[in-house]
Amino acid sequence: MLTVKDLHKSYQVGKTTYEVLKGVSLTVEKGEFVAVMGPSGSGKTTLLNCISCYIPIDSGEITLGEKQLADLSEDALAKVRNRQLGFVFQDFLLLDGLTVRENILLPAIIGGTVTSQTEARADQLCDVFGITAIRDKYPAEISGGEKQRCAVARALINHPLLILADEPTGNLDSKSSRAVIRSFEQAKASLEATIFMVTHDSFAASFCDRVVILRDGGVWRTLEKGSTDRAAFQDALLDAIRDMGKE
Ligand SMILES: Nc1ncnc2c1ncn2[C@@H]1O[C@H](COP(=O)(O)OP(=O)(O)OP(=O)(O)O)[C@@H](O)[C@H]1O
Repeated sequence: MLTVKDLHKSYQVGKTTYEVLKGVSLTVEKGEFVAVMGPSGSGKTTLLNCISCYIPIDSGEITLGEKQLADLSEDALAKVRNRQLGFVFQDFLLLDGLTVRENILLPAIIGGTVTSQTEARADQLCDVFGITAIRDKYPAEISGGEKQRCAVARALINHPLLILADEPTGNLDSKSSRAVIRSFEQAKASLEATIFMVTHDSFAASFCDRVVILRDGGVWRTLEKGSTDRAAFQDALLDAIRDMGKE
């Protein structure tokens, strides 16, 4: 589904080059829920921005489905972003002047692909995420958890190959965080969604199938959940993060 191979990315600031990603490789299989963790500045958002093609890479390969992203033209990349990737941001980025249902339809409106099927999909997503009763409300009239569920529904409207989520629980209290994670789990179970999430939150990450920990520009460790229960997996994540501090 997603393969990242030997990805290098640096930023040039004045005359200095800062190497941020120094050969990151990872894969995400269809239907997997994978988290990326790591200390502040370890390159998590940079990795996400490379996968979303928002910033150019120095070298390496990113393959989404069958497509090598570096080979695509700007137009083709815009289509990949709009149709094959779904985005969930920390600040939801809902448009205030649109209702919940219209916000969910937004990627289809932008892509010019609104049909009766997309409208039915929006209604199905409202149903899956328990926001049917508020679908005609505006963002100012709903809670933080409802906003985030709306944002997850919007990310799924075009049946994307992959959902990219940057700190989706970052601004939420624990109840709303749980609701967001539940919505990802629902998206995975009911809609076979594939999710790649950057997070600092070991609680959120403990619901994932796999957690990739970045450090010093590379993959430091990958933890598989397997049959471990959620609480034990969170303990393992916290242990790993503590170990990293000792090395
Ligand atoms: N546009 C840019 N120009 C120069 N340096 C940048 C730029 N964007 C990020 N950086 C630097 O690259 C490094 C990695 O940043 P990045 O945002 O990917 O880290 P992160 O792991 O997501 O951090 P955090 O957990 O704090 O959000 C940091 O040292 C940051 O200062």
